[in-house]
Amino acid sequence: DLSSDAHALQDFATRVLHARKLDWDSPTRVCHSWVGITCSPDGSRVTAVRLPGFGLYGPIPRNTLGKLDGLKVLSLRSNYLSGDLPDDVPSIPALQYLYLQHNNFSGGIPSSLSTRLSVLDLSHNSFSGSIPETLQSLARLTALKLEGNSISGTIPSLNLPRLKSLNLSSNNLTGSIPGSLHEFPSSSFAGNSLLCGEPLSPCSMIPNPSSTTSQEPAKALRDGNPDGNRKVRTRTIVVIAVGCSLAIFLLVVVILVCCLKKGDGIAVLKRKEVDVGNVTSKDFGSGVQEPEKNKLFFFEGCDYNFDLEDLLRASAEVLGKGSYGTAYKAILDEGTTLVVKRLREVVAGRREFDQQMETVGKAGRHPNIVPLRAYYYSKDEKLLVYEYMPHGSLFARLHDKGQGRTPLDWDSRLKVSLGVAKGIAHIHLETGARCVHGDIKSTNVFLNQENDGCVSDIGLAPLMTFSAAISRSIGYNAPEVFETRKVTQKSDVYSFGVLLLEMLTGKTPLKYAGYDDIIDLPRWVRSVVREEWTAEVFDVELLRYDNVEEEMVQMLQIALACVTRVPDARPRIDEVVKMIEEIRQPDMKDRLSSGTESNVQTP
Ligand SMILES: Nc1ncnc2c1ncn2[C@@H]1O[C@H](COP(=O)(O)OP(=O)(O)OP(=O)(O)O)[C@@H](O)[C@H]1O
Repeated sequence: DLSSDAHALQDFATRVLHARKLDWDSPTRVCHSWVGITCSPDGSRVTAVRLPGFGLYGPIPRNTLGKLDGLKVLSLRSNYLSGDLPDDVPSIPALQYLYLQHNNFSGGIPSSLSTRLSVLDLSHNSFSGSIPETLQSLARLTALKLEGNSISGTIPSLNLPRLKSLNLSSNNLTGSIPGSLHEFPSSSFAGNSLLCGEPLSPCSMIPNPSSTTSQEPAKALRDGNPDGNRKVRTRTIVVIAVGCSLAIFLLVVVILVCCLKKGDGIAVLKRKEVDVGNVTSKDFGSGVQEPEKNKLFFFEGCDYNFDLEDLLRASAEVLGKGSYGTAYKAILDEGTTLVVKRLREVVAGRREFDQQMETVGKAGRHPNIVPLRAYYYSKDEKLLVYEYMPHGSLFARLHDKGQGRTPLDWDSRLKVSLGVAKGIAHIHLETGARCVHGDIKSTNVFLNQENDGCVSDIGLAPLMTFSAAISRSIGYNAPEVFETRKVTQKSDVYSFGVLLLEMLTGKTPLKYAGYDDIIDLPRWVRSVVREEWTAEVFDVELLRYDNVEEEMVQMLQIALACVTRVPDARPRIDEVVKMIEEIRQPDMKDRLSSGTESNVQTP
């Protein structure tokens, strides 16, 4: 009944992380106000669930959507759903339309399928195994779309009277196409190099059947992504990664022990502790009450003269709510302006937090990094104090279309890209601690006085719950992050690639009023570049500058290299810095350092 439908949906919403808010709160409102839900005319059952491009990620848990036994339409296309498709979903008895294209599902296609299915679209996933024979029992099937997977084996003989649309292209299917499917065009079967027979080339052209099987692994090896091979490789990578992490961990422990024995510790912060005793709290200080531990830690090189009390007394204005908590602009008595971030959802304990802050403090001294000045940790309150960046975030400069706004010109975008890349390179390579940023995105990049890009929010991801750390950044996250739940230097490079695409296209992978929902910017760019002329991807605001298209195309290539799906195929950030530096011809370099708008055409 309806209440069990509502319960099953709520169960799905709590167990599957999603970027866009669902607001599925009150079960009595399921047919009235729940996003993406349609009910039967008499309001007794949920009949359709449509959540395309909602940033859903991870597997669909069994016994959630599969329990909606009145469901006729399920559309979860263009999300980040992964893992096996639980067989209770495609076998929902009433199900007629199933749209799961453009996700990351893997494993086999379930063989128990609703006999009422009219459309089955599983295209552009990573399904493997063979096409189930049970498809033959789907007498009502009009469209079967399985293209762009890793499906292997032969095509079963399907005799489906209503089938009008068939696409099995770009898989690893082998053998001859059954006679019942000869009337479909060759495009339905293209991209399966070992498939033969009408409408493709006759089977006699393929050497001989026994060599077919022996060719497959060879071809697969050549292509670099065979099914089994991929599994073996993933396993190897996991083993190596676990081994390396263990080795690094042990090394760090040994170094720590050695340093502590020497008596000088490894403190890089020279933290100045200010004991503020019992302070009266207000604004961001409501949890700041514990005596003894009320210490604000300053990072080395911070010549401000303030303490926690000053912060609490300061006039504070809310700047905004981020995924980590609320940010306040605090103006101290002497006129210094700071940003205080009050962190929520910290899972790290005190020691871990202190250690991470040491690493961050060490990483944070660089012209392309927003300086973190101090931090505060108590059981109930965690505060970070940053320098205030008056020129705003890159996100605001690119996307806030308010009045009187001057678009960010190409020179500035190039300069910001280089600055951010240098900031990340510093974090990755010069801290000696294999530090990772973990949350590169345009809301975490600020412009400084020289219009250079500075990175903020370094190293917070490991301190937070996984969902807080990534839920607002879904469009920037590398695909592997959803599976491994770990950010790495390679995933930073991916996020940086998305940031470059954002600057080139003017589109945002974040949900933002007035913008189309393009959560997966790399996928969108790849599809436009493939199907249309490359210039179509560029931000119209950039098209009014002279002689920059060549540079933009070069930047596009760098961006696409960064967003390669296979982590190891992505360049290192120092290589990216070099590539960006090489974009600009030597005689134009001064333009890059001055960031002027000399090449602007009259609009
Ligand atoms: N150092 C800073 N100087 C000036 N404004 C800042 C600074 N840090 C953050 N802000 C602004 O404060 C607001 C909230 O920032 P915060 O970093 O908490 O969230 P966010 O960047 O919007 O999202 P997320 O937490 O997902 O990164 C944003 O408008 C941001 O531009």
